[in-house]
Amino acid sequence: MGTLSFMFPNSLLDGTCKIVALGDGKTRYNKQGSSCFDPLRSGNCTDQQQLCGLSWGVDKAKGRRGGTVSNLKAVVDVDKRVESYGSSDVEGNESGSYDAIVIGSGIGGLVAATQLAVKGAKVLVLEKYVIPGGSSGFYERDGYKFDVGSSVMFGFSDKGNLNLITQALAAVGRKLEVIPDPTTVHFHLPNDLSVRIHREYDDFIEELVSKFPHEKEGIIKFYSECWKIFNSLNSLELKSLEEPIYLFGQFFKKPLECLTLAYYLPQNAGSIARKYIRDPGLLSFIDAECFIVSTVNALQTPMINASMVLCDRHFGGINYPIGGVGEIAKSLAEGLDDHGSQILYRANVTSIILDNGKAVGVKLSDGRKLYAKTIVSNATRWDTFGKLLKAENLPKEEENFQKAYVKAPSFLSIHMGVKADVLPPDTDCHHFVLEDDWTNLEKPYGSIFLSIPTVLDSSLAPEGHHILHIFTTSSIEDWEGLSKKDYEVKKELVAESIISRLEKTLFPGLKSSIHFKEVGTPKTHRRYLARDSGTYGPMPRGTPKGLLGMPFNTTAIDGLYCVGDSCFPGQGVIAVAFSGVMCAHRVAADLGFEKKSDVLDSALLRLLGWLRTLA
Ligand SMILES: NC(=O)c1ccc[n+]([C@@H]2O[C@H](COP(=O)([O-])OP(=O)(O)OC[C@H]3O[C@@H](n4cnc5c(N)ncnc54)[C@H](O)[C@@H]3O)[C@@H](O)[C@H]2O)c1
Ligand SMILES: CC(C)=CCC/C(C)=C/C=C/C(C)=C/C=C/C(C)=C/C=C/C=C(C)/C=C/C=C(C)/C=C/C=C(\C)CCC=C(C)C
Repeated sequence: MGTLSFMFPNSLLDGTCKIVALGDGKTRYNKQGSSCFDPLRSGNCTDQQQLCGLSWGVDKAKGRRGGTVSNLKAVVDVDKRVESYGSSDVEGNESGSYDAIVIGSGIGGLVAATQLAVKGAKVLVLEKYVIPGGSSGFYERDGYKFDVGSSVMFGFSDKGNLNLITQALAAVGRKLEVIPDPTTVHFHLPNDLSVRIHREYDDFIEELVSKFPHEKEGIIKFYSECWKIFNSLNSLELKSLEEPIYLFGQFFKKPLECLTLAYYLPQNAGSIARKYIRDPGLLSFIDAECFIVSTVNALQTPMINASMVLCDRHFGGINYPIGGVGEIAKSLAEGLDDHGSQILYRANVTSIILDNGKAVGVKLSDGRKLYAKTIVSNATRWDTFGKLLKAENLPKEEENFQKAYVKAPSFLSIHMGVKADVLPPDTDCHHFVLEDDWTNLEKPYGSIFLSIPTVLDSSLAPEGHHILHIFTTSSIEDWEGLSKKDYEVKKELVAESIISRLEKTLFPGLKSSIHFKEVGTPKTHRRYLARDSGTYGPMPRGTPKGLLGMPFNTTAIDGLYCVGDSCFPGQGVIAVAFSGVMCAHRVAADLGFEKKSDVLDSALLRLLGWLRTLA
């Protein structure tokens, strides 16, 4: 591998180096301040990407004030091809000395892994890509630092029990500086309905009532019912609902709150809204409120999930991490490492190894086999049971899940850098645009999401510029079977029409202000996030019974657990963080790191299985 001074000249450690040599002896150029881990560029891994792996090492080393030789060595290992790992690099290889292998380092996988690590478990996270975070990752280009996915962070405040992102970071000794967002979303809707979701609840209610004065009572009653649920949730210590000692303990300590949650578990927001509200325009507004977090209307959105997001934005508020959303995953990955566990990048799991029906290990695309006492999959359930396990052996529970839930569409996303003066003063950070027809809400390309994170953190773009992250729902079928040229032409055409719509509705002169633009399609999401069809997550086929049908973390395969957005409670960074907390608790109990009762376990798991069949 050479000596430290050969591979890491001081100029690299302080981030000023332009040329570096890697362990394979080849010299590559380090393009400072430019593209790093590039989830949205197609083609094979380039030298630039290889180098960017090294920039990550530099960041990491700087973050650790220089790091240690072994840290740096690990970073170089990460940057090599997977085949070059010696078996000594991966403790537990063939021997099963890991307590858990986690497939994927999305926020769901990272939270599960870090929570297990702090309980004393030895965890190995295997990530196909070159940085952690999955949909919550980042990439850099031409001086811009883009969030790959959503920039709206719930659960990231300093109060209550539902700030699960803050808690997950704190568990591994990390805290990120955040910038409070004064407006969660600015809605621009049909019939010139413009509504800002102010951080202060009373300001929001006052604005909504001013648009629908005849519905004042209904508005107050609907949102108050959301608060009843939120307050119940916020009073509980959140752990695995599949672990009976904890669950019964919560019922004993907070009976009223648990019964409230049990009552709302099978209900949806739309039917509760209809108890109080008649105005179709207002009901459509509540559909839009739900759609931005569930990709379905209010009638299909579980009431517990709706209450969580409709209240947390006022309780803890929406807070943006300085340096971008990618900082969350980076900090969790560092925290994991600090707690004696490990994360390997470019480690593509191709199958889960079963022994007598029990999950005991995984196979990587380079042929290596790694073993652990438990396997946790952060891949979607469609990928876990359709690709990592043989689809023909689909367990009954998964068959039921796939009957009740389909893959939500993916997104077309446009990451742009624009001249700052195109934005009017006081422009909000997040916008949702549906111009003139409510029936387009759920149609592909019908509504437009827009985030401008540089409104909060100007360091993410070169001086005098802003980032615009525009996205709209789109299905993979729309992008398949095209020649490379037709694919590129179509990307430009669709992007052009979306940008024109924003130019007309929000920012005159937008097109001529563009300094940088990159368009990603569902195929891009599929490729870089390893999500079947690039899906955003599960959505109910019909009208669900609230959250009742959502599977938790255990699966029909002994030793195999799922975590992430195809588990209870579903899509959303805060939601997958909760799924990570639940998963870690259940796995820890099964591994003996937490209390457990075999008799109660089998009774509760049977009961929950039966409840799901009612959904
Ligand atoms: N554009 C968007 O805004 C967008 C898109 C999709 C999802 N999301 C949101 O992101 C969150 C999803 O989080 P999550 O934790 O469930 O997962 P995730 O999809 O963010 O991360 C999963 C990780 O697992 C890795 N992976 C998958 N299969 C693998 C394999 N076989 N081997 C090795 N690594 C593998 C992926 O590379 C990825 O890093 C949800 O909030 C979802 O709603 C947002
Ligand atoms: C078990 C049984 C049977 C019973 C019992 C009872 C009880 C106790 C119960 C309990 C329950 C619980 C705890 C629950 C919990 C839940 C939770 C936490 C939930 C959560 C949720 C969340 C969510 C859903 C979220 C989401 C979010 C999202 C998705 C976001 C997104 C965003 C975006 C996209 C952005 C937008 C943007 C613009 C507009 C630009």
